[in-house]
Amino acid sequence: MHIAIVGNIGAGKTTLANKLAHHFNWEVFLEDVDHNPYLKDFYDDMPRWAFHLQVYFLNSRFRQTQHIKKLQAASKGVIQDRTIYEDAHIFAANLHQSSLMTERDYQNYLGLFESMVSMVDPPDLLLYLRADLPKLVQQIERRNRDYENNIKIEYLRHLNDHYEEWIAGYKHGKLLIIDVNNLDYVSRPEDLSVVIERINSTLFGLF
Ligand SMILES: Nc1ncnc2c1ncn2[C@@H]1O[C@H](COP(=O)(O)OP(=O)(O)O)[C@@H](O)[C@H]1O
Ligand SMILES: Nc1ncnc2c1ncn2[C@H]1C[C@H](O)[C@@H](COP(=O)(O)O)O1
Repeated sequence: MHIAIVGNIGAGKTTLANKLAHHFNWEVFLEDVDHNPYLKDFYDDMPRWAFHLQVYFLNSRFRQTQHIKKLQAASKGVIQDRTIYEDAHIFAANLHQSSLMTERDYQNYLGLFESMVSMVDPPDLLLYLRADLPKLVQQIERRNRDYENNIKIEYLRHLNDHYEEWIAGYKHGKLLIIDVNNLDYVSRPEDLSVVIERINSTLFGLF
C-alpha cells in the first residue's frame, strides 16, 4: 500500500505523513529539504536557480519512487510526503508561467520529467490537503524556516491554483481531498481520527 500526501507549502503534509506512518506502522518518505543545496538560493533569486532546483528535486523524488517500489514489492506500506507529479505539474509549471523559468529550460526539464515519470507507479491513494492562503501563511510562519520568510502570497496563490487544476484532472488512481482549514491534527487527536477514518473508507470501504 502506498499513500502519497500532496499539497501546497505548509499545508501540513510532513506532519500528517509522520502521524499516519506511526498509526499504520508503515515507512515514511519525507522531502529532502535540509540537505537541498539550492533551496535557499532559489528563494533569493528564482530565475537564476529555478532549473537547478527542479532538476535536484526531480532526481531526489525519482530515487525515492524507486525505493518505494522495492518496499512495495516486499509488501510494505509506505507514506510519501509530496510526489514527483507536483514538481512538474505544480512548481515547474508555475515557474514557467510566471516567467521565472525560460522556455528552453522548461522544455528541457519536461523532457527529463517525461522520461522519468514513465517509470513511476502512481500511489494507491493520493491524499490532497486543501488549504486556503491564511492557513498556509499561518503554518509557514509557525514552522519558521528562515528562507521561507519572504515567500510572497502571490506565489502561494498561484501554486494553489495549479493544485486545484491538477487535482481536478487527476486520473491515476484513488483520490481523497481533505480540507484542512479547520483541522488541527497536531493538538486534536479526534481530528486525526477523522482523517484516518476517511482514508480507511476510501481505501478499504470501511465505516
Ligand atoms: N492541521 C494542522 N493544524 C495545526 N497545525 C498544523 C497542521 N498541519 C501542520 N501544522 C503545523 O504547521 C507547520 C507546517 O506543517 P508541515 O507539516 O511542515 O507542512 P508541509 O509539510 O505541508 O509543508 C508545522 O509547524 C506543523 O506543526
Ligand atoms: N519542485 C519544487 N520547486 C520549488 N520548490 C519546491 C519544490 N518542491 C518543494 N519545494 C519547496 C517548498 C518548500 O519551501 C520546501 C519544502 O516543501 P513543503 O511543502 O514545505 O514540504 O521545498
